[in-house]
Amino acid sequence: MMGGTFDPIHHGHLVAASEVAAKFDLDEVVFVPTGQPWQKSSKQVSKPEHRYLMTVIATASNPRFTVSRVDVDRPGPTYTIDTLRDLRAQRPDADLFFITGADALAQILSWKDVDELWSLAHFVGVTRPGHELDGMGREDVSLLEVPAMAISSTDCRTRVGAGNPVWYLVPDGVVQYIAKYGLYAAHSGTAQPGVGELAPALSGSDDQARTE
Ligand SMILES: Nc1ncnc2c1ncn2[C@@H]1O[C@H](COP(=O)(O)OP(=O)(O)OP(=O)(O)O)[C@@H](O)[C@H]1O
Ligand SMILES: O=C(O)c1ccc[n+]([C@@H]2O[C@H](COP(=O)([O-])O)[C@@H](O)[C@H]2O)c1
Repeated sequence: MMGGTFDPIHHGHLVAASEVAAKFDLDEVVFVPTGQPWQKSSKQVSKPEHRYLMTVIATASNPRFTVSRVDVDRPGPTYTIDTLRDLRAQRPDADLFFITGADALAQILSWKDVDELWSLAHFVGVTRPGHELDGMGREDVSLLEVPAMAISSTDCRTRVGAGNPVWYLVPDGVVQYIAKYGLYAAHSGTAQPGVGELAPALSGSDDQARTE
């Protein structure tokens, strides 16, 4: 599985997942968008439903990629310990692999109940430009070099806000979804429709929700 805020999902996420799936011969990669990413609570994060749908659009064409709602549907802050327990309950016979970029792996010791995390999945850390990949010397953490994709969701949001293109950084359907709902526009936070609110009236809901 690969967890992320996916605000928006971009080709760095997709390449990382594809590379790990090939290297470890995985049957399925489950993308799990966060509900409330508590370590990003100081930032504006788009509504979970938008992030979930962009993840569905981005992964739809790959028969081995699926998207789970477990974190989006669980109330409260998103903790990976809960994600892994939920996925294990749904797939009791599966070997779980948790795919993470070098930056997220470097933060893992600050995650909730980290000591229990290791028994629930095998962790795979992938390279990411600008970040040191460190497996902390653990046998249950594998490290994998993947093609360097100097893309971040932050940069995608900044580009959209400045009117610059994100074509080829994110899948085409995600470019179109961002435009359709006016995500990340400079005026974001006002007059943007939520999912299902585009027609018949532009009802002016708040599309950017704080995570706390
Ligand atoms: N370009 C990339 N290459 C490899 N891994 C990546 C890349 N971008 C993100 N990841 C990994 O994908 C997971 C989810 O990342 P996330 O959704 O926070 O994207 P992000 O681009 O880091 O977002 P933001 O810029 O908003 O912090 C994390 O494990 C992260 O390390
Ligand atoms: O469990 C935690 O305490 C925890 C803290 C921060 C991040 N995570 C997970 O790390 C993954 C990447 O998160 P993020 O915030 O970098 O998009 C995602 O699955 C998060 O739920 C988990």
